[in-house]
Amino acid sequence: MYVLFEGIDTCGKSTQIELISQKHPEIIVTHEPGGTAFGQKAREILLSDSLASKRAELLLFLADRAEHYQEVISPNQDKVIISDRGFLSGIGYALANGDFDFDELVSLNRFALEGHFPDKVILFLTDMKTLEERTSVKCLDGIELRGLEYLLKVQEHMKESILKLGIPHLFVDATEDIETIHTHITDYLRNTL
Ligand SMILES: Nc1ncnc2c1ncn2[C@@H]1O[C@H](COP(=O)(O)OP(=O)(O)O)[C@@H](O)[C@H]1O
Ligand SMILES: Cc1cn([C@H]2C[C@H](O)[C@@H](COP(=O)(O)OP(=O)(O)O)O2)c(=O)[nH]c1=O
Repeated sequence: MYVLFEGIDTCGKSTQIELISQKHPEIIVTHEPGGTAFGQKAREILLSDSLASKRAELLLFLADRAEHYQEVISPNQDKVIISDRGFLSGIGYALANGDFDFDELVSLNRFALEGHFPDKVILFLTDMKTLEERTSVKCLDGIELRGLEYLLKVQEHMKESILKLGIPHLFVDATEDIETIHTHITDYLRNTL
């Protein structure tokens, strides 16, 4: 069972994953980019926002995804796997970056994932006020430095994309308190955890 936690920076994904993994140590927790040895090298390049070509950036995220699928997701399909980010970030950030076609992005991601999209997606949705508060106290990486309007555009693309794809999902109001969100997520994953 492959469960994907998605949402833009500071929406609270890592906080909720940590709460679940404390209560369920048997769960495999992983992340993109960087969940493999190759991925750690790719992550360094990607977070520095140093590639001139958005296509090169997209392909490096996809290479990280393919390696992560083969090395982490595929061998553990019989267990519960929670990934902090994955293909929905792949599509949402690429659409916000400009000249990419949704169907083409879906095909590229299907290729990287060997046809296996996650079984469930939990998408955190935040707002400008919360985003301002949480990013103001954080050291921002190259992608986060693209600005808050950019991040909210990514969020909109992620929301539209998951609705179009029809993968089972839960929308989480990221502005609620940590315990309330935890309850919504554990209710949704009741038969999974
Ligand atoms: N529901 C919440 N209410 C208030 N603060 C939160 C909430 N969830 C997370 N935070 C705080 O917001 C910041 C970003 O959270 P984090 O879980 O790291 O987000 P992400 O992994 O999505 O980037 C952290 O300082 C965290 O403590
Ligand atoms: C997986 C993925 C992430 N991203 C971006 C989203 C984030 O800004 C960054 C990864 O950051 P993340 O690991 O969430 O960083 P942090 O630990 O600071 O929360 O890469 C893409 O642009 N495309 C992708 O396919």
